Amino acid sequence: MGSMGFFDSLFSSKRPEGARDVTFTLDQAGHTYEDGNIGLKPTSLTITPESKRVAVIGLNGSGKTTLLQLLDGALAATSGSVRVDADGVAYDPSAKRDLKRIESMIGRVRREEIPNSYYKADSIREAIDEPLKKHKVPESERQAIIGNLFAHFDLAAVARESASALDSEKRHLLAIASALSFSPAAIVADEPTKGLDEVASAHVAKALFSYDKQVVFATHDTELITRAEYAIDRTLVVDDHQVVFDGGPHEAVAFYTDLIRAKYEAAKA
Ligand SMILES: Nc1ncnc2c1ncn2[C@@H]1O[C@H](COP(=O)(O)OP(=O)(O)OP(=O)(O)O)[C@@H](O)[C@H]1O
Repeated sequence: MGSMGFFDSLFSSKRPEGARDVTFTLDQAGHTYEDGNIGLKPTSLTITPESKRVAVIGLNGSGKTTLLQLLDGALAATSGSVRVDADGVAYDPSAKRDLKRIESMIGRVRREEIPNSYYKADSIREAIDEPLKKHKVPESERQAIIGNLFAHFDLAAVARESASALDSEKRHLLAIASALSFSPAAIVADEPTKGLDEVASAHVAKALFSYDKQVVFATHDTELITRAEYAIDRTLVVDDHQVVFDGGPHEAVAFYTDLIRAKYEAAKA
């Protein structure tokens, strides 16, 4: 049992209902934005906990973010339906009460990295502590949670710094630690290594994937997803607002490379 077991045991008194993992199901689920832009065409797929790490790749504007936000409940499906199953219960994000549960079960790592409120806190330790306090997590648990997250994500040395003093790598690490602070069953991360150089990107990926948690993430880094140490189980290729490939990371990258080549040739012709 890795660090997840420990964190979950910290929460066990507080949240006996805490799910360990989730299954996402899209049934012809799609999203069209209010201005008529298509984010994702009707899509059917299931992501079970057996696929512990699922990557989503695709060109800019192909629909990756839209897909992730349908999975984590941030966006409502405008067609079809989304379901999140946890501990034998099916949650429907279009029902307000279920959405609240989904929000507590799925940690979100966003493009904008850390929440704005983090910049207002005196230190990043306080920034993470504040929401836990609000949820009445006892002090000793809060200390253990933050201490362990900061140790795992290499943030202990900067715990008393303000968010604005962090470099980009540390900000990305903090964003992931933040998403994990309530011990979610799964993490949905939108480009968790976005904008980082190779070294920083490897640090962040290593920290994220050595943490024993189900992760669905979007990336433009095709090298990252094929690296054996990260053990990516499944990769979805999104193009033109639909999932056009679903399989292993190596096959997905080969498919994606051909797709890009074909587009490039078509643009040249
Ligand atoms: N808030 C929005 N309002 C209108 N259209 C949007 C909005 N967000 C995204 N879109 C459109 O939906 C489509 C899919 O966008 P999405 O952000 O899901 O793609 P992406 O694959 O994540 O792209 P990128 O890699 O550039 O972030 C694009 O055509 C985009 O312009």
